[in-house]
Amino acid sequence: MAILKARKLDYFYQDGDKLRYILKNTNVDFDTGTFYTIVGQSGSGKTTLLSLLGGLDTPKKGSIYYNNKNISQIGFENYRRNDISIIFQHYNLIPYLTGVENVLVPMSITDNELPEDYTKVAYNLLDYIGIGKDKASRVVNRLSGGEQQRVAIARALATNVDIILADEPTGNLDEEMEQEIVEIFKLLAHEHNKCVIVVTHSQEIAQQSDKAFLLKKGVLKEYE
Ligand SMILES: Nc1ncnc2c1ncn2[C@@H]1O[C@H](COP(=O)(O)OP(=O)(O)OP(=O)(O)O)[C@@H](O)[C@H]1O
Repeated sequence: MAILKARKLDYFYQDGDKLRYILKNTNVDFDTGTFYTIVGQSGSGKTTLLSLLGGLDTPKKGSIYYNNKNISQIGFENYRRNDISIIFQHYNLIPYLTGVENVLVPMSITDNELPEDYTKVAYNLLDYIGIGKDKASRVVNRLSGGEQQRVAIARALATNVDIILADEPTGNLDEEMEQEIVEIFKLLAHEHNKCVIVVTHSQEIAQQSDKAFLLKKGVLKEYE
């Protein structure tokens, strides 16, 4: 059973007196244990699609289902707090907090059951993603871009969700760092059974995913 499904999704923006369709009657399924990418030209609507899947925006028509439940019934806020995590190109960390404090933020607001020793779990997650205690205890704007993105990945894992969405997560990183982050996504999908969905411009990343989709003129297709 797909953990995340979109059915008959339509989305458009008003462009003068015309409607500009970003998605037309889109149906797509996402499973756990799989690393997906979504590619497409700039402006094709990749971020818009990810925003819909992440409950940050609502479709004009159609529905998104998490575990067969319409996310509007779950409630968008509940869905965002408990069921998914999002990783952004610009990390979106709280700059004056340390790495570990950033990871603790979603843990403090989720309804999901977490182990009692939050702080230890947060340090362990960071360590697993390659941020040792010393860097984890540093204010994040004193970390490199790659390190900040690792903190953002650890933060995404903190609430133990099944679905990780990422919007151009390596857009600010050099090639070597990009590959390291891609290896983490593979590990999360293949060893930790996460559903990882990454929007990217990069053909190299798309080639490494288990399934790539191309978004073009409102149509989402499997990308060969
Ligand atoms: N709030 C908005 N109002 C009107 N048009 C919008 C709005 N947000 C985005 N758009 C337009 O919708 C189209 C799709 O935008 P989106 O950001 O989803 O594309 P994208 O594929 O992620 O692009 P990029 O690869 O450049 O980030 C673009 O033409 C954009 O200008």
